[in-house]
Amino acid sequence: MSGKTALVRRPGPRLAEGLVTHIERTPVDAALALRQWHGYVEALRAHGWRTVEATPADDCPDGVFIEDTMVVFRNVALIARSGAAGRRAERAGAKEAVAALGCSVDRIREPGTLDGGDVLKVGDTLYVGRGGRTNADGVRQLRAVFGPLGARVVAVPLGGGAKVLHLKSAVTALPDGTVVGHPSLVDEPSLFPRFLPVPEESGAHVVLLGGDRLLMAASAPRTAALYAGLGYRPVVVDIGEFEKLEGCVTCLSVRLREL
Ligand SMILES: NC(=O)NCCC[C@H](N)C(=O)O
Repeated sequence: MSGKTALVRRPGPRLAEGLVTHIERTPVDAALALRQWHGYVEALRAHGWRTVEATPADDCPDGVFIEDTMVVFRNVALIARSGAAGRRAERAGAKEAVAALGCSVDRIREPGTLDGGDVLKVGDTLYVGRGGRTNADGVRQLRAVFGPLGARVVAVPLGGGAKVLHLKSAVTALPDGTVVGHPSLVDEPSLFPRFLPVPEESGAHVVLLGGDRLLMAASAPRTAALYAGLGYRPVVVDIGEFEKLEGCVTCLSVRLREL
């Protein structure tokens, strides 16, 4: 298999019970969320991505946030072990799906914890957030699995987990490797070789669709304008129902580029 494949999982009937940690709970409209999910999947497809659906995990409210179940580097999928114990049941179907795509599978073992949303890949560098969901042992295991495959693992303290759920809630990266983030959520921008502050928190979340296309949330229009002014082409999707559960564009898929 080659090309761009994205693993996704449709939201289940218990979505509205998903975890919230740093924001206040507000009601989630499940029907609207499903429509928004289809819009997200369609945006991936329209830009050359094949989408593969993992088996629904209807008992898991946060199952749609499939990015958190694994980290893929080269052809190895490291199955995560969430710092939120209630999310661990999401792993089974995701693991089967990524194995069926031809990945070798390894896993984070106790006492390690790690969420896929804490790992930002920029070339061969894996930035890993050390915070509420990922502990030191999880970081060590990530390093031990991917170091020998050529990854450089850089740990990023997340302020004791006090402000952001995941590293990628705070920062992602543009196609040229520039790390983008809202200054209020990034304690140590100097950890990154190039850092660009953006005006909205959700503007920090981009999925690289290929070429100059950036998938991002409709909730960050000023940041979309900033990126457009830098020569990128934002592709905007409304994921408002998922944002109510601290989700963002990255966490709704696992992107596999190198199989
Ligand atoms: N990678 C991500 O940003 N995942 C979002 C997970 C949201 C979910 N409600 C959680 O708290 O785990």
